[in-house]
Amino acid sequence: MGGYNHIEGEIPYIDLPKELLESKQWSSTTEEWKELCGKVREACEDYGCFTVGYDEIFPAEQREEFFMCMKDLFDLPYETKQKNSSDLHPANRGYIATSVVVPLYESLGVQNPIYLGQAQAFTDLMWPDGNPAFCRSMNSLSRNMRRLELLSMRMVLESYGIPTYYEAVAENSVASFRMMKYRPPPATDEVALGLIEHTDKSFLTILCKEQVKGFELLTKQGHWLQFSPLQKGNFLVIVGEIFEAWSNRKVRALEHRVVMRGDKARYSCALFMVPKDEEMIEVAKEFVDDDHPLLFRPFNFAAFVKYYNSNATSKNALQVYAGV
Ligand SMILES: O=C(O)CCC(=O)C(=O)O
Ligand SMILES: [Fe+2]
Repeated sequence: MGGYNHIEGEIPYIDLPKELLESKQWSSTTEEWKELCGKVREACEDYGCFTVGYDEIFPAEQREEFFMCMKDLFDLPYETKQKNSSDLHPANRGYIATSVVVPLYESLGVQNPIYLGQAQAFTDLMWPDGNPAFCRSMNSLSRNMRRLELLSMRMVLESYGIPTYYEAVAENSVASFRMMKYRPPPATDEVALGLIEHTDKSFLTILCKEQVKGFELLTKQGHWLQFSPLQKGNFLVIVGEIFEAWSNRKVRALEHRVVMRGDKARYSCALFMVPKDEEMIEVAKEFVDDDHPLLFRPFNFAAFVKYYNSNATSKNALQVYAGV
Protein backbone atom coordinates (compact mmCIF):
# COMPACT_ATOMS: atom_id res chain seq x y z
CA MET A 1 0.00 0.00 0.00
CA GLY A 2 1.69 3.16 -0.97
CA GLY A 3 1.25 6.79 -1.59
CA TYR A 4 0.41 8.31 1.76
CA ASN A 5 2.53 11.20 2.96
CA HIS A 6 2.92 9.61 6.28
CA ILE A 7 1.44 6.75 8.26
CA GLU A 8 1.66 7.06 11.99
CA GLY A 9 -0.03 4.56 14.25
CA GLU A 10 -1.49 3.11 11.05
CA ILE A 11 -3.66 6.13 10.19
CA PRO A 12 -2.81 7.81 6.89
CA TYR A 13 -1.94 11.48 7.01
CA ILE A 14 -2.66 13.42 3.83
CA ASP A 15 -1.20 16.82 3.22
CA LEU A 16 -3.89 18.85 1.49
CA PRO A 17 -2.30 22.01 0.12
CA LYS A 18 -3.53 25.30 1.53
CA GLU A 19 -4.42 26.58 -1.94
CA LEU A 20 -6.74 23.64 -2.43
CA LEU A 21 -8.60 24.25 0.82
CA GLU A 22 -8.93 27.93 0.09
CA SER A 23 -9.91 27.58 -3.51
CA LYS A 24 -13.52 27.46 -4.63
CA GLN A 25 -12.53 25.70 -7.81
CA TRP A 26 -11.89 22.17 -6.79
CA SER A 27 -11.49 20.70 -10.18
CA SER A 28 -8.21 20.32 -11.92
CA THR A 29 -6.59 18.11 -14.48
CA THR A 30 -3.06 18.28 -13.10
CA GLU A 31 -1.25 15.08 -12.18
CA GLU A 32 -0.75 16.38 -8.67
CA TRP A 33 -4.50 16.81 -8.12
CA LYS A 34 -5.22 13.34 -9.53
CA GLU A 35 -2.58 11.80 -7.32
CA LEU A 36 -3.97 13.51 -4.23
CA CYS A 37 -7.52 12.41 -5.06
CA GLY A 38 -6.20 8.87 -5.38
CA LYS A 39 -4.66 9.05 -1.91
CA VAL A 40 -7.91 10.25 -0.36
CA ARG A 41 -9.86 7.48 -2.08
CA GLU A 42 -7.35 4.79 -1.04
CA ALA A 43 -7.50 5.98 2.56
CA CYS A 44 -11.31 5.76 2.49
CA GLU A 45 -11.17 2.26 1.02
CA ASP A 46 -8.30 0.83 3.05
CA TYR A 47 -8.72 2.55 6.40
CA GLY A 48 -12.07 4.30 6.48
CA CYS A 49 -10.30 7.42 7.71
CA PHE A 50 -7.33 9.73 7.34
CA THR A 51 -5.98 12.76 9.13
CA VAL A 52 -5.18 16.18 7.74
CA GLY A 53 -3.34 19.16 9.09
CA TYR A 54 -5.25 22.39 8.76
CA ASP A 55 -3.27 24.83 10.85
CA GLU A 56 -2.60 27.39 8.14
CA ILE A 57 -6.28 27.81 7.46
CA PHE A 58 -7.69 27.15 10.87
CA PRO A 59 -5.03 28.01 13.43
CA ALA A 60 -4.70 26.17 16.73
CA GLU A 61 -5.61 29.33 18.69
CA GLN A 62 -9.02 29.44 17.05
CA ARG A 63 -9.66 25.81 17.85
CA GLU A 64 -8.54 26.35 21.42
CA GLU A 65 -10.87 29.33 21.70
CA PHE A 66 -13.77 27.15 20.65
CA PHE A 67 -12.88 24.45 23.15
CA MET A 68 -12.92 27.08 25.90
CA CYS A 69 -16.38 28.15 24.71
CA MET A 70 -17.51 24.53 24.79
CA LYS A 71 -16.55 24.19 28.43
CA ASP A 72 -18.88 27.13 29.23
CA LEU A 73 -21.63 25.47 27.21
CA PHE A 74 -21.50 22.20 29.13
CA ASP A 75 -21.31 24.12 32.42
CA LEU A 76 -24.80 25.53 31.74
CA PRO A 77 -27.64 24.08 33.86
CA TYR A 78 -29.31 20.87 32.70
CA GLU A 79 -32.61 22.72 32.19
CA THR A 80 -30.96 25.10 29.72
CA LYS A 81 -29.20 22.40 27.71
CA GLN A 82 -32.41 20.40 27.59
CA LYS A 83 -34.08 23.21 25.67
CA ASN A 84 -32.17 21.95 22.64
CA SER A 85 -34.40 19.01 21.79
CA SER A 86 -35.27 16.84 18.80
CA ASP A 87 -37.41 13.70 18.75
CA LEU A 88 -36.17 12.21 15.51
CA HIS A 89 -32.54 13.31 15.76
CA PRO A 90 -31.61 13.44 19.46
CA ALA A 91 -27.92 13.00 18.68
CA ASN A 92 -27.70 15.33 15.68
CA ARG A 93 -30.02 18.11 16.82
CA GLY A 94 -30.78 17.56 20.48
CA TYR A 95 -29.29 17.18 23.93
CA ILE A 96 -28.07 13.86 25.23
CA ALA A 97 -27.52 14.04 28.97
CA THR A 98 -25.39 11.67 31.00
CA SER A 99 -27.45 8.62 31.97
CA VAL A 100 -27.02 5.04 33.08
CA VAL A 101 -26.62 4.08 29.43
CA VAL A 102 -23.92 6.69 28.75
CA PRO A 103 -22.64 7.66 32.22
CA LEU A 104 -19.67 9.73 31.08
CA TYR A 105 -21.07 11.17 27.86
CA GLU A 106 -23.02 14.33 27.17
CA SER A 107 -23.66 15.98 23.81
CA LEU A 108 -25.41 18.85 22.07
CA GLY A 109 -26.18 18.83 18.37
CA VAL A 110 -26.82 21.78 16.07
CA GLN A 111 -28.13 21.67 12.54
CA ASN A 112 -26.17 23.71 9.99
CA PRO A 113 -24.31 26.18 12.24
CA ILE A 114 -22.31 26.88 9.08
CA TYR A 115 -25.07 29.46 8.53
CA LEU A 116 -24.85 32.39 10.90
CA GLY A 117 -28.61 32.41 11.53
CA GLN A 118 -28.57 28.80 12.73
CA ALA A 119 -25.52 29.38 14.91
CA GLN A 120 -27.24 32.44 16.36
CA ALA A 121 -30.50 30.60 17.07
CA PHE A 122 -28.68 27.91 19.04
CA THR A 123 -26.60 30.48 20.90
CA ASP A 124 -29.75 32.48 21.82
CA LEU A 125 -31.40 29.32 23.09
CA MET A 126 -28.47 28.58 25.39
CA TRP A 127 -27.62 32.17 26.35
CA PRO A 128 -30.71 34.44 26.12
CA ASP A 129 -28.44 37.35 27.11
CA GLY A 130 -26.14 36.54 24.23
CA ASN A 131 -22.71 35.00 23.76
CA PRO A 132 -21.24 36.45 20.55
CA ALA A 133 -17.87 34.77 21.06
CA PHE A 134 -19.46 31.32 21.13
CA CYS A 135 -21.62 32.04 18.10
CA ARG A 136 -18.75 33.37 16.02
CA SER A 137 -16.42 30.58 17.05
CA MET A 138 -18.90 27.76 16.33
CA ASN A 139 -19.86 29.30 13.01
CA SER A 140 -16.29 29.68 11.89
CA LEU A 141 -15.09 26.24 13.05
CA SER A 142 -18.05 24.43 11.50
CA ARG A 143 -17.62 26.29 8.22
CA ASN A 144 -14.00 25.22 8.03
CA MET A 145 -14.92 21.64 8.83
CA ARG A 146 -17.65 21.68 6.18
CA ARG A 147 -15.13 22.91 3.64
CA LEU A 148 -12.81 20.03 4.48
CA GLU A 149 -15.72 17.59 4.33
CA LEU A 150 -16.87 18.77 0.91
CA LEU A 151 -13.36 18.79 -0.45
CA SER A 152 -12.76 15.23 0.76
CA MET A 153 -16.02 14.07 -0.83
CA ARG A 154 -15.20 15.83 -4.06
CA MET A 155 -11.78 14.20 -4.20
CA VAL A 156 -13.09 10.67 -3.69
CA LEU A 157 -15.74 11.12 -6.39
CA GLU A 158 -13.15 12.62 -8.69
CA SER A 159 -10.90 9.64 -8.16
CA TYR A 160 -13.72 7.25 -9.07
CA GLY A 161 -14.27 9.26 -12.25
CA ILE A 162 -17.78 10.32 -11.16
CA PRO A 163 -17.39 13.99 -10.15
CA THR A 164 -20.84 14.81 -11.51
CA TYR A 165 -22.40 13.29 -8.39
CA TYR A 166 -20.74 15.91 -6.23
CA GLU A 167 -23.31 18.69 -6.60
CA ALA A 168 -26.21 16.39 -5.72
CA VAL A 169 -24.43 14.88 -2.70
CA ALA A 170 -23.46 18.33 -1.40
CA GLU A 171 -26.86 19.88 -1.99
CA ASN A 172 -28.83 17.01 -0.55
CA SER A 173 -26.83 16.84 2.66
CA VAL A 174 -26.86 18.91 5.82
CA ALA A 175 -24.02 19.77 8.16
CA SER A 176 -24.84 18.33 11.56
CA PHE A 177 -22.51 19.67 14.20
CA ARG A 178 -22.10 17.90 17.54
CA MET A 179 -20.27 18.99 20.64
CA MET A 180 -19.34 16.38 23.21
CA LYS A 181 -18.08 16.21 26.75
CA TYR A 182 -16.80 13.05 28.41
CA ARG A 183 -16.30 12.94 32.15
CA PRO A 184 -13.27 11.08 33.49
CA PRO A 185 -13.83 7.62 34.98
CA PRO A 186 -14.92 7.64 38.64
CA ALA A 187 -11.52 6.40 39.82
CA THR A 188 -8.31 7.61 38.21
CA ASP A 189 -6.87 4.12 37.72
CA GLU A 190 -10.04 3.01 35.98
CA VAL A 191 -10.63 2.63 32.25
CA ALA A 192 -14.20 3.29 31.16
CA LEU A 193 -16.13 3.38 27.93
CA GLY A 194 -17.00 6.97 26.97
CA LEU A 195 -18.89 6.11 23.81
CA ILE A 196 -19.75 2.62 22.63
CA GLU A 197 -18.27 1.31 19.39
CA HIS A 198 -20.25 2.39 16.35
CA THR A 199 -20.06 3.56 12.77
CA ASP A 200 -21.42 7.01 11.93
CA LYS A 201 -24.74 7.47 10.14
CA SER A 202 -23.13 9.95 7.74
CA PHE A 203 -21.42 10.16 4.39
CA LEU A 204 -18.34 11.59 6.03
CA THR A 205 -17.57 12.90 9.49
CA ILE A 206 -14.91 15.43 10.39
CA LEU A 207 -13.67 15.12 13.92
CA CYS A 208 -11.70 17.84 15.66
CA LYS A 209 -9.91 16.85 18.82
CA GLU A 210 -8.49 18.45 21.85
CA GLN A 211 -5.33 17.06 23.34
CA VAL A 212 -7.01 14.47 25.53
CA LYS A 213 -6.68 10.89 24.39
CA GLY A 214 -9.59 8.56 24.10
CA PHE A 215 -10.55 8.08 20.47
CA GLU A 216 -10.00 4.49 19.35
CA LEU A 217 -10.57 2.93 15.97
CA LEU A 218 -10.90 -0.64 14.80
CA THR A 219 -8.27 -1.50 12.23
CA LYS A 220 -8.91 -3.74 9.25
CA GLN A 221 -6.83 -6.34 11.07
CA GLY A 222 -9.38 -6.24 13.86
CA HIS A 223 -7.51 -4.55 16.70
CA TRP A 224 -8.36 -1.37 18.55
CA LEU A 225 -5.91 1.42 17.95
CA GLN A 226 -5.62 4.50 20.13
CA PHE A 227 -5.53 7.77 18.27
CA SER A 228 -2.54 9.51 19.73
CA PRO A 229 -2.67 13.26 20.34
CA LEU A 230 0.78 13.27 18.78
CA GLN A 231 -0.59 11.87 15.56
CA LYS A 232 -0.04 14.35 12.78
CA GLY A 233 -3.17 16.24 11.80
CA ASN A 234 -5.77 17.95 13.92
CA PHE A 235 -8.75 16.76 11.98
CA LEU A 236 -9.78 13.21 11.34
CA VAL A 237 -11.90 12.47 8.28
CA ILE A 238 -14.07 9.40 8.90
CA VAL A 239 -16.11 7.38 6.41
CA GLY A 240 -19.70 6.79 7.56
CA GLU A 241 -22.29 4.12 6.79
CA ILE A 242 -24.20 6.16 4.26
CA PHE A 243 -21.13 6.52 2.08
CA GLU A 244 -20.37 2.81 2.49
CA ALA A 245 -23.89 1.96 1.30
CA TRP A 246 -23.97 4.48 -1.53
CA SER A 247 -20.63 3.15 -2.83
CA ASN A 248 -21.81 -0.47 -2.55
CA ARG A 249 -19.10 -1.06 0.12
CA LYS A 250 -16.32 0.29 -2.04
CA VAL A 251 -15.37 2.61 0.83
CA ARG A 252 -15.44 1.28 4.36
CA ALA A 253 -17.20 2.85 7.33
CA LEU A 254 -14.84 3.12 10.26
CA GLU A 255 -15.80 1.49 13.53
CA HIS A 256 -14.71 3.64 16.47
CA ARG A 257 -15.33 4.32 20.17
CA VAL A 258 -14.15 6.54 22.99
CA VAL A 259 -12.35 5.09 25.99
CA MET A 260 -11.70 7.31 28.99
CA ARG A 261 -8.63 7.07 31.22
CA GLY A 262 -7.11 9.46 33.73
CA ASP A 263 -8.69 12.36 35.56
CA LYS A 264 -9.42 14.94 32.89
CA ALA A 265 -12.70 15.61 31.10
CA ARG A 266 -12.49 15.34 27.34
CA TYR A 267 -14.18 17.68 24.88
CA SER A 268 -14.57 17.03 21.19
CA CYS A 269 -16.67 18.17 18.29
CA ALA A 270 -17.61 16.67 14.97
CA LEU A 271 -19.32 17.69 11.76
CA PHE A 272 -21.42 15.01 10.08
CA MET A 273 -22.38 15.16 6.45
CA VAL A 274 -25.84 13.60 6.64
CA PRO A 275 -28.49 13.27 3.94
CA LYS A 276 -31.60 15.44 4.25
CA ASP A 277 -34.45 13.55 5.90
CA GLU A 278 -36.43 13.06 2.73
CA GLU A 279 -33.45 11.73 0.75
CA MET A 280 -33.46 8.25 -0.72
CA ILE A 281 -30.06 6.61 -0.58
CA GLU A 282 -29.51 4.51 -3.64
CA VAL A 283 -26.29 2.73 -4.57
CA ALA A 284 -24.64 4.59 -7.45
CA LYS A 285 -24.92 2.46 -10.58
CA GLU A 286 -21.19 2.83 -11.30
CA PHE A 287 -20.43 0.60 -8.31
CA VAL A 288 -22.56 -2.32 -9.45
CA ASP A 289 -21.56 -4.93 -12.03
CA ASP A 290 -21.31 -8.72 -12.40
CA ASP A 291 -18.38 -8.85 -9.99
CA HIS A 292 -19.97 -6.42 -7.55
CA PRO A 293 -23.62 -7.30 -7.07
CA LEU A 294 -25.94 -4.78 -5.44
CA LEU A 295 -25.59 -4.92 -1.65
CA PHE A 296 -28.23 -2.40 -0.50
CA ARG A 297 -31.75 -1.66 -1.60
CA PRO A 298 -32.77 2.02 -1.80
CA PHE A 299 -33.76 3.41 1.60
CA ASN A 300 -35.00 6.65 3.03
CA PHE A 301 -32.61 8.33 5.43
CA ALA A 302 -35.12 9.48 8.06
CA ALA A 303 -36.81 6.07 8.12
CA PHE A 304 -33.45 4.40 8.66
CA VAL A 305 -32.56 6.79 11.51
CA LYS A 306 -35.92 6.05 13.12
CA TYR A 307 -35.27 2.33 12.82
CA TYR A 308 -31.76 2.74 14.22
CA ASN A 309 -32.93 4.84 17.17
CA SER A 310 -35.35 2.16 18.22
CA ASN A 311 -32.85 -0.67 17.68
CA ALA A 312 -29.69 1.12 18.73
CA THR A 313 -28.14 -1.91 20.36
CA SER A 314 -28.29 -3.88 17.15
CA LYS A 315 -25.00 -4.10 15.36
CA ASN A 316 -24.98 -3.73 11.59
CA ALA A 317 -28.27 -1.83 11.67
CA LEU A 318 -27.86 -0.72 8.06
CA GLN A 319 -27.15 -4.23 6.88
CA VAL A 320 -30.24 -5.52 8.66
CA TYR A 321 -32.37 -2.59 7.48
CA ALA A 322 -31.31 -2.19 3.87
CA GLY A 323 -29.04 -5.11 3.03
CA VAL A 324 -30.09 -7.07 -0.08
O1 LIG B 1 -15.72 12.24 20.66
C1 LIG B 1 -15.15 11.62 19.78
O2 LIG B 1 -13.93 11.68 19.61
C2 LIG B 1 -15.94 10.71 18.88
C3 LIG B 1 -17.38 11.04 18.75
C4 LIG B 1 -18.11 10.14 17.82
O3 LIG B 1 -17.62 9.14 17.41
C5 LIG B 1 -19.47 10.48 17.37
O4 LIG B 1 -20.07 11.43 17.89
O5 LIG B 1 -20.00 9.79 16.48
FE1 LIG C 1 -18.72 8.47 15.69
